[in-house]
Amino acid sequence: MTVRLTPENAAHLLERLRESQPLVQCLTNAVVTNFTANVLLALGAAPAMVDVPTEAGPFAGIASGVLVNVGTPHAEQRNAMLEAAAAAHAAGTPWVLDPVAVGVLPVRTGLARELLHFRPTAIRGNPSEIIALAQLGTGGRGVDATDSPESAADAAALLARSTGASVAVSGVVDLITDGSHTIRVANGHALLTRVTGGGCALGAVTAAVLSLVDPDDPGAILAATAAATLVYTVAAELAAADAAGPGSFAVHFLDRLHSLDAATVADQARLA
Ligand SMILES: Nc1ncnc2c1ncn2[C@@H]1O[C@H](COP(=O)(O)OP(=O)(O)OP(=O)(O)O)[C@@H](O)[C@H]1O
Ligand SMILES: Cc1ncsc1CCO
Ligand SMILES: [Mg+2]
Repeated sequence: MTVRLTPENAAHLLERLRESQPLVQCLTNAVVTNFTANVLLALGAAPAMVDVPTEAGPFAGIASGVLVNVGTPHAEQRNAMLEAAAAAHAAGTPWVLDPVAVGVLPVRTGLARELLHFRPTAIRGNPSEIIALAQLGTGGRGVDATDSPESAADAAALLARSTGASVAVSGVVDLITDGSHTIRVANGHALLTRVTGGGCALGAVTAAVLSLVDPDDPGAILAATAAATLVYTVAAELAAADAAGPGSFAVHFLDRLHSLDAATVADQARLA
């Protein structure tokens, strides 16, 4: 079955996420751990930051979805990430790779290359990271994006085809591709880039939504990856309308993720 993303099916996935409360294992960076867990809880998912070796692998076998974000990759966490990715791959657990600053910094670049062997279900990053990961460029200036998603479109498609992952590139208009079909999400707000975790927490939400679809259906995986971005960015827009700046935005964002309903997602969606 191939599912094309419509606002209605993104809205339906939000409802299913609330019903099924997926258990999302996060091996993520030290900066965004708390925010990421709060974003998952606000949406109705269950976060578990299980990121030490010997626990990470077995847990990935029972989790609904796994996030591996290489933002602060200490040695022990690197081993846990490889263990979790291997176990997720073996168990058929959907997992998301966020290649934070890959291409710029050597330790995480080598780690990301190893992680790709375990076939992420989705890869989510900023344009520089996606370009670097696709080895079409040398990356940007680090953790923040320096290119637009459109400038990474070819790299994203190449990366998707070479890994089998759906690839989501963040920016003003997010681009999500499986290498043959591309979905663009125009929703979002610049305040997401003024709080830590604005991109990173989206990786965790993507893992949550991927857990709801057939892992053997590429169309459903692409649609779920884009639906995660849509739900997340609609909540961000609504939050920004009530926010005085980054601090109150973060608070309103959690509230909007919590209260967001399917009808609002369908009504506010700007897809192309
Ligand atoms: N200028 C913008 N206008 C509207 N929405 C934006 C803008 N920039 C980013 N976004 C939204 O914010 C989300 C996070 O994007 P961002 O570029 O901050 O990710 P990131 O670089 O991975 O972040 P992080 O540094 O937290 O990992 C995107 O999915 C996008 O929808
Ligand atoms: C600021 C920062 N440094 C390493 S990871 C991270 C969070 C945003 O990616
Ligand atoms: Mg990032």
